[in-house]
Amino acid sequence: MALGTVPAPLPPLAVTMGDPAGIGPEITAALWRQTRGQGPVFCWYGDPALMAGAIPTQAITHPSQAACVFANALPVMVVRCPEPVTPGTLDSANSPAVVAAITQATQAALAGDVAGVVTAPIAKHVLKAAGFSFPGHTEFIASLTGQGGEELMMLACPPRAWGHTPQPGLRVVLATIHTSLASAVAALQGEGGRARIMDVARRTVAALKRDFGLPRPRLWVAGLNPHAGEDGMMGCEERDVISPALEALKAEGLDVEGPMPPDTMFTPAARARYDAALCLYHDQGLIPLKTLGMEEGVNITLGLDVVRTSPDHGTAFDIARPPSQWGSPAQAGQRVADARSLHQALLTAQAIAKARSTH
Ligand SMILES: NC(=O)C1=CN([C@@H]2O[C@H](COP(=O)(O)OP(=O)(O)OC[C@H]3O[C@@H](n4cnc5c(N)ncnc54)[C@H](O)[C@@H]3O)[C@@H](O)[C@H]2O)C=CC1
Ligand SMILES: NCC(=O)COP(=O)(O)O
Repeated sequence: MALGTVPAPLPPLAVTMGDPAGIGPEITAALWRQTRGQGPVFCWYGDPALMAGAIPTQAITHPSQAACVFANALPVMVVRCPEPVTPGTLDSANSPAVVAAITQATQAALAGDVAGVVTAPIAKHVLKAAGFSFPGHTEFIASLTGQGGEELMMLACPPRAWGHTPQPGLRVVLATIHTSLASAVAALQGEGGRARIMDVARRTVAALKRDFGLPRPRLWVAGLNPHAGEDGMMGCEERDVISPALEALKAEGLDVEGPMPPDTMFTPAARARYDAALCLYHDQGLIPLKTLGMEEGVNITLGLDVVRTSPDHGTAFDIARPPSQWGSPAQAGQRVADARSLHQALLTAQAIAKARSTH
């Protein structure tokens, strides 16, 4: 950006409906109540009938209309569900609308009409039953953008106090995503495994610079086996695949360390020493992340031209309830939907969009 130029204001963000029978509509209504005064402004791609009686909505025909509406009503880019929705009851008949909401929001992001896409949770098996062939948003949105294969899944939770002691947050990035443990291990063998780790590390470092303003990101790479293989005694991937990949990355000038024993690399003392943990399979990264901070965890798709975030949790069908009950205090022993993770996802999308707009 030239000196003295004022950055153009960002367009609104888009929030998608997610599974209409999950907690997505309830936490979106809570998000709007929380942000209507101070923003960030967003428009919702979904069915206004899902909000009936809970919050005011106003249909819009273009995201640019959202800002004028936002203080008084939730601006809605209308995507209707073909069948009535019962909270907590799974129904693949509404899957085409779920997919349409994601598609339209992503197209709006590609056109520059929204600054980023924040997705409410979908139930992958419900969409699959309706013929959806992607494992999740991450791969689907990558495909919509024409960047299939370039996507990276990162999850982040902020620093927090543990008792009176402040503790570092955590960012995890995954070398394999929605695949069985057996196929994740298979993908980490030999030359292919080495290339995968190097590619994910390079792209993570580039994304941490571009989206988070970290000038020299520090990456710790997890081992695959107990004790990071203990010199081949408990597995050979560390010696044969991960270490050679890390040596090559160091030679390129990247600040990478590992392979780290996975059972100790998430302690507070360890977390203070890196900016992101490169984990080799889904649960190696997501178990520590959700244990540490599921309430405020954010899922971020790195590596794409569009900004995309989501809460770190799923559809929570077990606690989904009708709009007439939203906002009522929890009864003894009742668990109710918590919108903090969605709020963090909105703020994170805004921060990334701002960072990208200043490049
Ligand atoms: N980004 C996405 O679209 C994601 C979708 N999912 C999908 O969600 C579905 C359900 O997955 P589960 O493994 O049951 O995970 P889940 O996150 O939906 O639920 C796990 C537990 O956490 C609770 N919970 C989740 N979010 C909560 C919130 N905001 N406030 C209060 N309690 C909350 C639920 O009530 C449940 O007891 C699956 O079909 C999965 O594919 C899961 C993760 C992310
Ligand atoms: N476990 C994370 C998850 O399932 C999120 O997937 P995605 O829909 O964001 O690709």
